Amino acid sequence: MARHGKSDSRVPTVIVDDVHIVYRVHGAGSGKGSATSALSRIISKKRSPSIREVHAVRGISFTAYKGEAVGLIGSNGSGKSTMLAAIAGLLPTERGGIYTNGQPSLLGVNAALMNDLTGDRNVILGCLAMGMSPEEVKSRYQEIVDFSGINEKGDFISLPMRTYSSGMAARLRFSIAAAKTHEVLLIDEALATGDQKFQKRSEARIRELRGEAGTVFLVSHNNNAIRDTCERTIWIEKGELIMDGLTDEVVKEYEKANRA
Ligand SMILES: Nc1ncnc2c1ncn2[C@@H]1O[C@H](COP(=O)(O)OP(=O)(O)OP(=O)(O)O)[C@@H](O)[C@H]1O
Repeated sequence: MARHGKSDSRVPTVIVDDVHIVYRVHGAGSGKGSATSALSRIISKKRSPSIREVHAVRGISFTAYKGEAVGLIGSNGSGKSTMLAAIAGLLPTERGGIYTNGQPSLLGVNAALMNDLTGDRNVILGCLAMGMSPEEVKSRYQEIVDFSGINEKGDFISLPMRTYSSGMAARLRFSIAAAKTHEVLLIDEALATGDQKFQKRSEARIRELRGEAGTVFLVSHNNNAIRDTCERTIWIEKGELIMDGLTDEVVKEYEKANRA
């Protein structure tokens, strides 16, 4: 790939090529999306009353490279989380293609940890699920718990996760995911929920993860976190790409548009 007329030795990790993503919402608008109405439709063999389409991503294209941290910004409902989920392979594209070099891991607010299990069980299960060996989990365990800071105010790691505040749960999720080097790490608002000290720690870890080879995507409404972590930023509105460039320039334009 060439930029400024020079040959480009960077290694592409994610190629998003004219991607469109459409959600289909069943039973929308009629107020009959309940389980009982679905059951009665099955019995009476009637079709679903209506399917509404939400065209969440409309023709977005970009390429991300090894060693890059890319911020995704835009107002509520602009399509950022949808874009991340699609890169992670969790949503099909309606049109266009997404090509990734390596397995992307999505670390979102809904990342699957088990609420009824204790924090320490979740650390172990999460690490095993990411492909670590039991020995590796054992050797990384304390580091993960310390990074999360969950035990700073007492022995919380031995309590079920449902007793955690949303910030504590997000910190643990981030700490588990960040324990492994990911080829493509997708982070959805993970930093927003932690306190300032944790935010600084996770920003430093994101920089390390980038250095360790991978590409990091960060969705956030916290422009300072984006500034501190990503040198490149993509701004999306209404499912369309508005700007893709150096973070300082893109965030400046975004803030200007928001003030207006
Ligand atoms: N599961 C879903 N079913 C139907 N529509 C959805 C679903 N998830 C998101 N949408 C719609 O897709 C559009 C983009 O949503 P998305 O969550 O990607 O936005 P976002 O930029 O991440 O927003 P926020 O900043 O509020 O998190 C919105 O119009 C939203 O209503």
